[in-house]
Amino acid sequence: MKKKIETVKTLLDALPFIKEFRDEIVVIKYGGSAQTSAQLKEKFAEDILLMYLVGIKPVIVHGGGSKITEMLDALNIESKFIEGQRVTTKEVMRIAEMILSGEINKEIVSLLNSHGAKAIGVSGKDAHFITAKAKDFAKWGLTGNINAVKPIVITKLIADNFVPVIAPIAAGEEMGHPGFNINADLCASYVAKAIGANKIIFLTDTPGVLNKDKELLETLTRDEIEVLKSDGTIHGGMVPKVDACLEAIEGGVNKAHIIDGRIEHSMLLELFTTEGVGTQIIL
Ligand SMILES: Nc1ncnc2c1ncn2[C@@H]1O[C@H](COP(=O)(O)OP(=O)(O)O)[C@@H](O)[C@H]1O
Ligand SMILES: CC(=O)N[C@@H](CCC(=O)OP(=O)(O)O)C(=O)O
Repeated sequence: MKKKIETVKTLLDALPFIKEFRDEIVVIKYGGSAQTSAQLKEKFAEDILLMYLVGIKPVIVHGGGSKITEMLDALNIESKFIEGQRVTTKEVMRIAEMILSGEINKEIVSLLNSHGAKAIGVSGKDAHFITAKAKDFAKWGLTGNINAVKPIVITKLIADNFVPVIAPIAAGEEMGHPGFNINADLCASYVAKAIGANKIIFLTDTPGVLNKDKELLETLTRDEIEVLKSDGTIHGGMVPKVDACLEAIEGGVNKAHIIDGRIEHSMLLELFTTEGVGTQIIL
């Protein structure tokens, strides 16, 4: 009996958060670094399902940089990054699209569907809902900066109770263009802004943003981020992630969090407890 009361209490504790987020869109950036073990993937699916069943509208934008690099290594193609973003030759673009839109997108969709959500996988090429331009072709090749996101494709899926799963590939504007490889963090924030998300959560492989002594920074402002970037404390893949958080909150998303996707159910801890986890970015 005591255990049963505890269970009910846990549910009641979550009630104010369920009320707060019911019918709200929450964008989850599911980083390649958080898609490691089969067990973690299962927990991720359970978290999404729970959100979905209590009336939250989850939208997933996934990464998969580590899998692209693995495949390029196997093909003896060098992986090159500048400021945390991959240099995308035509050849790399083909592999990136195969891994992101083909392998990873479909794996996440199948996983969610087998748990009982109605997931649909798309990339920005579907209905050309995300278009991009070259970031700097001479430097990065087919790595794109997002030009526009047409929200209707995603909002229609949400309205029909689907869980959209988005691969970070954008369409080019000219006829026959091979498309653009988009950093998944930036893709998530542009999508979040366009569809009026309430919250964006980045699941990655660190407890959040860490300082020089590897301690967790629970909140960070734009000015603090600038300092940490300029002294190199924030580097590599964390650069586009903090930029994406700022982009999202400046674009009207209420909250942006970077949390540890290696901890089971970290998303639920963030959503349904007062303490929260990881780093929250504020203006
Ligand atoms: N200040 C920092 N705090 C935490 N992680 C950082 C920091 N600076 C750089 N990083 C790196 O950023 C990585 C997360 O980015 P990335 O590898 O692109 O992950 P994801 O696949 O989730 O997008 C961390 O594993 C860490 O190596
Ligand atoms: C332009 C650029 O860097 N694109 C990324 C897209 C995937 C990604 O961002 O994956 P993570 O979120 O797992 O890092 C890449 O090619 O690796």
